[in-house]
Amino acid sequence: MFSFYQSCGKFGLHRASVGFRIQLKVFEHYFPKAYTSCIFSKTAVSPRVYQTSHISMAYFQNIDILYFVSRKTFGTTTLLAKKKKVKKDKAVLPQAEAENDFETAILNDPEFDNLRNEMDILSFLGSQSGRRYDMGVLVLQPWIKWGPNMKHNTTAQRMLDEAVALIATLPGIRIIHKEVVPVRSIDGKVVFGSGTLERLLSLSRSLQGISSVFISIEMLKLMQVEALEEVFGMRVMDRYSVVLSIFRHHARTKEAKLQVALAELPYIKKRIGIQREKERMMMMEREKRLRNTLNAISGNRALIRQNRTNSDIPTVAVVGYTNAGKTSLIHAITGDSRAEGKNYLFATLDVTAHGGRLPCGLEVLFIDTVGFIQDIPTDLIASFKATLEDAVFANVVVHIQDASNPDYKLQGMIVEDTLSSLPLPKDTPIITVANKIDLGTNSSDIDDNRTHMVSSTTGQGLDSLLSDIEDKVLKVTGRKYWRFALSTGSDEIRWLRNATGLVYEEVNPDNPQITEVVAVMTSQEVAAYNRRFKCRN
Ligand SMILES: Nc1nc2c(ncn2[C@@H]2O[C@H](COP(=O)(O)OP(=O)(O)OP(=O)(O)O)[C@@H](O)[C@H]2O)c(=O)[nH]1
Ligand SMILES: [Mg+2]
Repeated sequence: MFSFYQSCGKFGLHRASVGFRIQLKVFEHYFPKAYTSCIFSKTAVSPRVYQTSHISMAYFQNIDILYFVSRKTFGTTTLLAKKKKVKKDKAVLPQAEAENDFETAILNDPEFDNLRNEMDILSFLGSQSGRRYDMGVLVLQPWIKWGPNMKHNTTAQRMLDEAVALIATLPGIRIIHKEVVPVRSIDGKVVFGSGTLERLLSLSRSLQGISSVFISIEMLKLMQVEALEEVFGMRVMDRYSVVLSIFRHHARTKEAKLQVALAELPYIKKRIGIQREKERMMMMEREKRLRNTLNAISGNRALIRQNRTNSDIPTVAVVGYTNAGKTSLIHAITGDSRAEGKNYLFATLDVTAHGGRLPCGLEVLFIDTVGFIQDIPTDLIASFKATLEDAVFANVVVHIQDASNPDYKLQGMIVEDTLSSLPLPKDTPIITVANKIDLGTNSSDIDDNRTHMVSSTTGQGLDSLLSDIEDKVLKVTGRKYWRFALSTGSDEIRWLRNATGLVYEEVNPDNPQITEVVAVMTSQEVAAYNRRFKCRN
């Protein structure tokens, strides 16, 4: 099974697509059942960074063959060369057919599917059956009125708004009624007081079309679910099941699907209780297989990361609360059409790398990551932590926040908490960004002395952000500016152009034999330059 990805760099789409289609015909001839997909994208970065980011992407998206076209390298040779490169990567990244089958078998296990469907009302939403569902939902946001468990950095209304945004992300959901319900604690057998429960029950009966209740707390206990389902006479969901379902729905790559499969196990385990021994054994076995497979993938990711490190391209990870604008910021900076912001929560579930340039001309990879959210169980977050490893290994982290969100401060704290639980090296610079300032800001909470105020939509503030990213990248990677006066058209200039970030290159107007060049170089690059050219002079 092959997937093809074709990119055309700065080169025209038309010529690229003609060449690509010819190649596809050849492949279709030899591999008639091969799956082929054709994705075009243009970029303004060099083939080196472009190809590195696409090789990472190919791995994350299970693409087997990358096809690059550029002015210099167009043609079959490129294809073969790239095939070899991918093959070489495959040699160190064992992804045998059998292993693929094994992963597919875990993901499509009918016995487990039945159990999931029985336990999780929303499980069908992630299915590939293409059936359309229509589910009328009553959304209830419990709000603890006082005591140590009361929330201080948000309001009941904002919590309700987030609960609505969460469930509305799922297809086929109609919100019939929503409200905040004050409670003393969320630990009671039926969560709400008896009078309140009676009122909610008659409300659910009087409003037409309600077929399930979403109680927006982290996770209901089994006895609470049973008691509430009995009272309402319909299925009851919590935040865990809703977020799980969103993840299931948005997972595209095999890794993301396996992570969701792992994340749903504790949820189902808690729901089946302790009596069903056979099912519990089946889940233990499944968990073991999932963990082994994910560990193997995680090893492969480390190798990909190693490849990126070897090619010495600095990385900048963009992290933040879900919907803050991570993907949009990367799109605004790199122009990469693969990074497209979407107005729903957890749009991005896969880590992807996108090539871009800093103002000094240095090429960097921007890493898009999975968003964070409050009040979801650690089990769910834990299964996605591996995905955040790329952030852990980045040279610089950009923490982006939604400046227009009234919960700006709380969302920032949740991201900081999650970041602090990752093994991020202490000296990794973290740049804070307040995005969406075109929508107005919640200025009292934003410390604009240490925060970049930007809009990924209008481009406002991006220049200053990029120059800060540049300062930090140069500092942590030990790069410095170097000024040269070299013979015009010389090998030295060509080498510097290819191997480093060239900031400036201009023929001296008084002496056209000489070109002034400014390059950004690491000490290793300076040493390589000296080895290559110093002895000649
Ligand atoms: N007005 C405005 N909207 C923005 C801006 N940046 C992003 N958005 C919108 O906010 C929504 C979310 O953007 P994304 O880039 O998908 O956010 P994300 O952080 O990647 O979200 P997840 O991947 O779901 O965690 C989209 O509808 C964007 O168009 C901005 O600067 N201004
Ligand atoms: Mg995103």
